[in-house]
Amino acid sequence: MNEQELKQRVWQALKRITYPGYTRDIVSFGLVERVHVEGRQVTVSLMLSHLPAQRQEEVMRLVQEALGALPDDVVIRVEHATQQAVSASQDPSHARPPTVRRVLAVGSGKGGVGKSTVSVNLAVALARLGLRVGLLDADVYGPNVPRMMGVDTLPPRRQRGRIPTAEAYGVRLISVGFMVQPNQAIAWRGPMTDKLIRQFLADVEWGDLDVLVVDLPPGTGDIAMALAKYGRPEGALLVVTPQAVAWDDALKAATMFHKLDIPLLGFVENMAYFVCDECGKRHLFFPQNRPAPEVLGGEWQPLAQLPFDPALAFAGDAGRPVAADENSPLADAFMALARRVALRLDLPLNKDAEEGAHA
Ligand SMILES: Nc1ncnc2c1ncn2[C@@H]1O[C@H](COP(=O)(O)OP(=O)(O)OP(=O)(O)O)[C@@H](O)[C@H]1O
Repeated sequence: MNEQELKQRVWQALKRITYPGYTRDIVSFGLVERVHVEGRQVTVSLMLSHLPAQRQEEVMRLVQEALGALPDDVVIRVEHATQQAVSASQDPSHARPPTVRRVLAVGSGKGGVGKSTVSVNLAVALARLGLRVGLLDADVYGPNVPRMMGVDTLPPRRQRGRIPTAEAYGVRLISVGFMVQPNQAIAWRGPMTDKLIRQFLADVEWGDLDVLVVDLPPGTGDIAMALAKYGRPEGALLVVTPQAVAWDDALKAATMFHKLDIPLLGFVENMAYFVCDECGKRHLFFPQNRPAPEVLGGEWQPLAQLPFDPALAFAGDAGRPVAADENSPLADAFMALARRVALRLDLPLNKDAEEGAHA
């Protein structure tokens, strides 16, 4: 076996290693930085610094085991990719600009539960608290944020290579929807999503931000992994509807955030109830099946319970987030959510806003 064949064997072996708890392999998750072969010496560099220590050890061990099947005369070295070994463009510390103070991931297990609606209104509400807010629409399967924010194009580039943000309701905004033609479906693959997230963080002119809210695609997977790697979020928020099928998926997403070492700030229950405008009563139209409190780590309160309200759907289609409307009770609910999130992320609130957060 010559060096080239040996290298191929190593890559094949690495591609057969599934990331613990997932069905995807570690290569497609972007964890293998480099395979270097010199004579009978093989060096595998792994990019693991964004993972919890225990997970790093587990992946190292799986790689050692898999490469143990190579011929006896091959000497194997498995190492952590060092900052020097990682090219500048792939260095995660280059991806998130130091001017972006906090990153908040908004996820959901299921699609259609209102994750984008919550991301948009939360971002607008955070901006109303006087914070400098960015909104990154990373939902590659349904980038709805531009429409919900009433924006359809990006301003022209001023600087070569730098991507400008759009701005609406005091929020700087970028969306995968700006990068593809309308109605064009793209089958996003691991390396593409990896590159996309890195670009969204490193090449966008975010400027100074107190918080960057990231609307993730539903489910668990590549984008969250890439965000963990390049953005290192300080917190995650999960949006869920009060029913077992939504919770089942949300708990999987919670486990994913845990594995990626992203602290879960809490859950937002959307469409929790409906107030009839004729009889004024609260109606529940989802089965109120929530996990037992111990599954959620003991005493548990949602960070917000939002009603089903057609005004939210109309506002989304019209590109006028309800959170921007100072006279709307729905806006009050998003302001309360924003204050709680701000406190948990230790964002700089003025005194009035901070007192409201404890209310
Ligand atoms: N509380 C609510 N009351 C009424 N309509 C809502 C509410 N929340 C969301 N909607 C509507 O439900 C639809 C789905 O919401 P949204 O796009 O925010 O979900 P999502 O979880 O981001 O979906 P996906 O990620 O699958 O694209 C939208 O039409 C939105 O306007």
